[in-house]
Amino acid sequence: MGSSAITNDFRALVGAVRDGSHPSSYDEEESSQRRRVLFVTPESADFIKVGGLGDVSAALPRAMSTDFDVRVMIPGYPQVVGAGYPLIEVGRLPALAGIPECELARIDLPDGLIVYVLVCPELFEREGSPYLAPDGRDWDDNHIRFGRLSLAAAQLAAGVGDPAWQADLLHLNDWPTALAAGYLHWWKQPAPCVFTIHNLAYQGLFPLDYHQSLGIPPEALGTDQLEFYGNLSFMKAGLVHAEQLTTVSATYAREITTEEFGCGLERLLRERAEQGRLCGIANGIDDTWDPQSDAHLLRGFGTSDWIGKRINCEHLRQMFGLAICHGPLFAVVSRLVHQKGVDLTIAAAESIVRKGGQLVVIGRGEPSIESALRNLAARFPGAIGVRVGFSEREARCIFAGSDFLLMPSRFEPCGLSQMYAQRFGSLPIAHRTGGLVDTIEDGVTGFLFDRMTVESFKAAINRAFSVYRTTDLFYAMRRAAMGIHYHWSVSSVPYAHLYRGLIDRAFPPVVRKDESKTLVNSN
Ligand SMILES: Nc1ncnc2c1ncn2[C@@H]1O[C@H](COP(=O)(O)OP(=O)(O)O[C@H]2O[C@H](CO)[C@@H](O)[C@H](O)[C@H]2O)[C@@H](O)[C@H]1O
Repeated sequence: MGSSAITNDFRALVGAVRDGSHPSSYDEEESSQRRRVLFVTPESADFIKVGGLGDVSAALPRAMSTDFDVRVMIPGYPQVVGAGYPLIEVGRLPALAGIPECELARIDLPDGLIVYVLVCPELFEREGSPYLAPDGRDWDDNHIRFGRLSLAAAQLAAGVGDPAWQADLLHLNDWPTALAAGYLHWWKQPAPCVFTIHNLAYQGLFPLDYHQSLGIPPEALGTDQLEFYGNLSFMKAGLVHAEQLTTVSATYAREITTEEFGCGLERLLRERAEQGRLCGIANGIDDTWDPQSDAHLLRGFGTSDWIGKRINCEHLRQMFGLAICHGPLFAVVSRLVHQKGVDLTIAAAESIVRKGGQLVVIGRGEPSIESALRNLAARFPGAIGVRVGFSEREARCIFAGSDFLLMPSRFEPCGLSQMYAQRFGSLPIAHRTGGLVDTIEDGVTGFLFDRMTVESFKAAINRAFSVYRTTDLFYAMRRAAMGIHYHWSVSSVPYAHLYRGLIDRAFPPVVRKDESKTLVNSN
């Protein structure tokens, strides 16, 4: 397929096309309007959260909305269409190749955030998680499902779908949204993309010949574009074609340019970094993470209110059937996947118990890790409690009730759990990697260990035991951790800078005649 064929495809796709023009070649009236940003995500804590991306997708668009007209786009999973909010019909999004047509609706959330919903029951209204079938395996048609999401985002930036709103910039998140950057590039559309890598390890790899069903032109399949060792990589569409790449901490931004953390994409990422097109912006946490006012807790508490903290601790012990104990309470709140190093926690658990500590775990993920944890709880009844599942309330009670959070991640792009734990007075014990390095000050707001070995991890746990016994130091560390504010108002500043720069470059503001005269005269 040559480039004119691509353009023809696009014409067929969008009907009356603007030939790459965009209303954001702002005239003087429009330049006073806020720039329009579409935040595209496969999950959001407003409806359904699998991990940290869900939190970011609920918080970051809100943080940006003071300066930009930010809207969110998400697939119409049962938890979205059935959330109890009215679904307002917006328009239809045309099909492309094997990607079916779908309906575009919107939900106006009570606080004013507008969410575009892809209503496509055949793709999204199923039991299971956004990414996995109930048997824990990837959905067979994930390429079409997230091709549909990516295509919808690109269509909205190309003026298709909502006659009243066209995105000036797409903010794409992880591989399920990455193909949008490709579509805009192949259709020669001017709207720029920011592509945020929340986790480079998940890349969206599919057989190369799936490109036909996704409407990807064959010339886009070279190794310098979407091919990755004989597969079609969604992730690469974002890495190659987005105008700006970001990831969620400064340390991880550096790490992914190395062989150890680059997942085979380090060369490409190095190139993009050298072009100034890759940077790290740390995540924040939202205001609901406040131990004084969190309604999930048995009792709110603040810095130095150690009785309040202890009440939450006793409550947590009861919740998990643990014995009364004066030793420290360790905790894990995690997706149960290789990345999170739960195998190290399992290996260290016996020594925690032998030293007089206890452990509570909440997590869900790989069946082998789930069953290893169940076995652990069965071996140490009254000292180790495990919940296999996902519960926001229980997670918050764990952060509030525990003394230490275990986070021996093999890699960690940013990590939110350690920030939540710190805020709730639980000191993280974490591997010195990625965002954990940027958010934990060793011996001050938590503990870091250097090597990904049980010995190195146990040495950090032993340091935690001795700090626990030195009450003044322990409380001082707790206070220091609780005092840190990872606010979105801080992280939103560099994002705003990026958004503005990219939009202004793509759609230069038109200078009014009288303004330009004033400029000339004042010189
Ligand atoms: N069983 C359970 N029940 C209740 N809550 C649970 C839970 N298991 C996990 N959670 C919650 O899910 C979130 C996990 O977020 P993280 O950022 O720590 O890791 P995750 O790997 O999912 O995110 C990826 O994306 C984020 C966002 O950019 C990066 O911070 C991170 O490094 C990257 O790996 C936290 O809010 C945690 O409390």
